[in-house]
Amino acid sequence: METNKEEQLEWGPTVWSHLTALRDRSPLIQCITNFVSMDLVANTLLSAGASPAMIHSIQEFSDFTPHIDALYVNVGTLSPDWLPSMKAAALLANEHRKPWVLDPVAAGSSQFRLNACLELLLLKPTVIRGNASEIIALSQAGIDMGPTKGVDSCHESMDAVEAAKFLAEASGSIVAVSGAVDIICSIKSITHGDRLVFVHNGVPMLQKITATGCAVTALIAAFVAAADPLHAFDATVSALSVFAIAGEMGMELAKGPASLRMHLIDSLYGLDQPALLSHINITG
Ligand SMILES: Nc1ncnc2c1ncn2[C@@H]1O[C@H](COP(=O)(O)OP(=O)(O)OP(=O)(O)O)[C@@H](O)[C@H]1O
Ligand SMILES: Cc1ncsc1CCO
Ligand SMILES: [Mg+2]
Repeated sequence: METNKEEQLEWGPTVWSHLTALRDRSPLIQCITNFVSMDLVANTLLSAGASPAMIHSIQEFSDFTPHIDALYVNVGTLSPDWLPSMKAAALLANEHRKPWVLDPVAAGSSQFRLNACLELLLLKPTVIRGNASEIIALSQAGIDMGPTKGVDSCHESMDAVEAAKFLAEASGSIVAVSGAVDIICSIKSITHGDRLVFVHNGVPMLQKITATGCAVTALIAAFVAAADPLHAFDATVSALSVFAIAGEMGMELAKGPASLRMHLIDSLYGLDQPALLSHINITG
């Protein structure tokens, strides 16, 4: 897609300053995430400059959660005993004015999962990031369960623009949809106003590595943690763009999904300003 060079010039310094803030501040991110994703999430956060802690036992929250910089909640391998932990951590994060970010993995796959995601949405996540099928399922909750392919999307991200707008207005959260084009949206938000931004970076092979979506949501938590709360929208755009650019750079060296996973982490760790500015592709 054609992009206006002036838009890139505007976004380049913004994204770079968010990445620099993250590297300087090294925020502590509490992650309550699925078993499949734990390794990639922790390594993504470390390579970006954040400090991950996979702490999901409710008994530890009163000591630990007040000291975090952000909370990440992911329902990928949800079971009834984990849901109270997720809610308790979100409540504590809110009480201590820490941002928290929700990944509604496979939200439309079962009624239990959908209800759990809706209960978590009521606790006002700062950002919700899902693939198109997940965001559509949440926006249509109570109307139609719709088609589902489990954790993978069976919709294009651009099919979810209206769903993202609806969910952003209904929840008050920033809503991000990942895909060939990542969409970041806030509607009538007191803090962020009406915004709709498109990130065109990334490579299709990212879908062939499990939990890259989980990893980019964790990265959003880290970027938001390192930013001024008033800049959470730009921090979300920055996280999606940086992760997808690391994917593009990793792909130049990769032979397939396994080596892309390694080069993705290395590229995120080594991403410098010239490489960021030459790859960045954001509109809106
Ligand atoms: N067709 C595509 N072209 C380019 N980049 C893509 C494409 N599809 C996804 N991506 C990128 O891959 C990353 C993961 O997004 P994806 O939509 O696959 O998440 P997900 O379905 O939640 O994944 P998972 O459930 O495995 O964690 C994002 O950075 C996104 O921008
Ligand atoms: C494969 C898978 N199943 C539940 S969570 C997960 C990781 C990608 O979301
Ligand atoms: Mg996902």
